[in-house]
Amino acid sequence: MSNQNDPFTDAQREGLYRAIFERRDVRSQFLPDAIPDEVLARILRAAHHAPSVGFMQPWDFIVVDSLAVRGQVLASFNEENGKASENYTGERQQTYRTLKLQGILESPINLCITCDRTRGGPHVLGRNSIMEMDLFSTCLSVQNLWLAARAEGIGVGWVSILDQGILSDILQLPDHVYPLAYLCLGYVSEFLEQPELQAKGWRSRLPLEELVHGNGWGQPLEHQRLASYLAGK
Ligand SMILES: Cc1cc2c(cc1C)N(C[C@H](O)[C@H](O)[C@H](O)COP(=O)(O)O)c1[nH]c(=O)[nH]c(=O)c1N2
Repeated sequence: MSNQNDPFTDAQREGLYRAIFERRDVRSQFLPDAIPDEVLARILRAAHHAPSVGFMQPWDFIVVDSLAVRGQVLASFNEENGKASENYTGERQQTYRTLKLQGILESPINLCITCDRTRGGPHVLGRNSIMEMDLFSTCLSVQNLWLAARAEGIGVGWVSILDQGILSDILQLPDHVYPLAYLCLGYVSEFLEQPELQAKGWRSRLPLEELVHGNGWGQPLEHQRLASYLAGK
């Protein structure tokens, strides 16, 4: 009999790490197959079980399946993506323009996770000094959803190349509700082994050992064994 305080079994732990390491941002590999409601409910429940400041639970989930609504969101993406491509020149710009950065219509469902900045009233425990804590909490709900979806074989793609005001208007959000994450969800033909941006030569994963510091920014890590584990030795 397993006790709820026991560590996970090897298989359970492997499952969790598998979801973490094999989660991908998906844009190009969506299949049109519908996500069954019970599966969608499971991953939304996972999102709802994220930690949140003062148990604020500032999130709402807007399930967008209307092609007309998605078409409006895509129009905002196209507008913003055109502007974004002007940030680069030459070969880098050419590469940028070949990147597929959204799957708004190819995925069977889009989901906007919002953050209600007023939920819980003016004094939320833990949010008295740093007011962005509600936004950070909502990001954790996105990550819970992303990992649960991966375990269900469902890909998620985050589309942030959007005008927030236009997105809020399209989704009829009240002023106090912030459109934190616009996501595309669907079964996939494959989960890529590495981030698509890495596979396309845009940017690579940084070495972890260069990102772990000791007692202050840029200070060497005194834990030698930890340093060598981080370096994969
Ligand atoms: C807040 C935020 C916003 C975005 C993203 C992610 C996050 C966290 N990503 C996905 C991003 O490119 C991707 O996570 C990294 O390239 C790493 O790849 P994997 O997620 O590990 O596959 C993303 N991808 C994309 O194609 N269009 C986009 O607008 C965005 N926006």
